[in-house]
Amino acid sequence: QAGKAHRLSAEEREQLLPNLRAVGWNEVEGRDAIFKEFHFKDFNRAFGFMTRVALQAEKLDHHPEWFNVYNKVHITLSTHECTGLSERDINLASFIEQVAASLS
Ligand SMILES: C[C@H](O)[C@H](O)[C@H]1CNC2=NC(N)=NC(=O)C2=N1
Repeated sequence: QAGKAHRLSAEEREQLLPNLRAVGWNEVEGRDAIFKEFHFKDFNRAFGFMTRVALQAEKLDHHPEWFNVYNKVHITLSTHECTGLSERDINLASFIEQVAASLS
């Protein structure tokens, strides 16, 4: 990705976060990050989802913090470089939404 990550400004947050909140992403308490829980029909779909997200994460060089048990995947997104939320998290979250939509 081009350039250094910067923490989203208040204006950027007002513009970008409501869209993500509307589809189930929430801000993490005590940390500048966003979180969502995904539920799939079974492990195969959950792991298929994770595989697709993993490949894109590697391509973007931006990786989720995540946790999986059977059909559940919990995802936290944040940017180490700026110790908080950046555009990279928003972009990855949008990609994740597309993949999830295609698998449910
Ligand atoms: C060295 C490497 O480019 C960095 O550590 C990348 C890798 N993946 C990353 N993932 C996330 N979520 N945040 C980062 O700041 C980040 N940085």
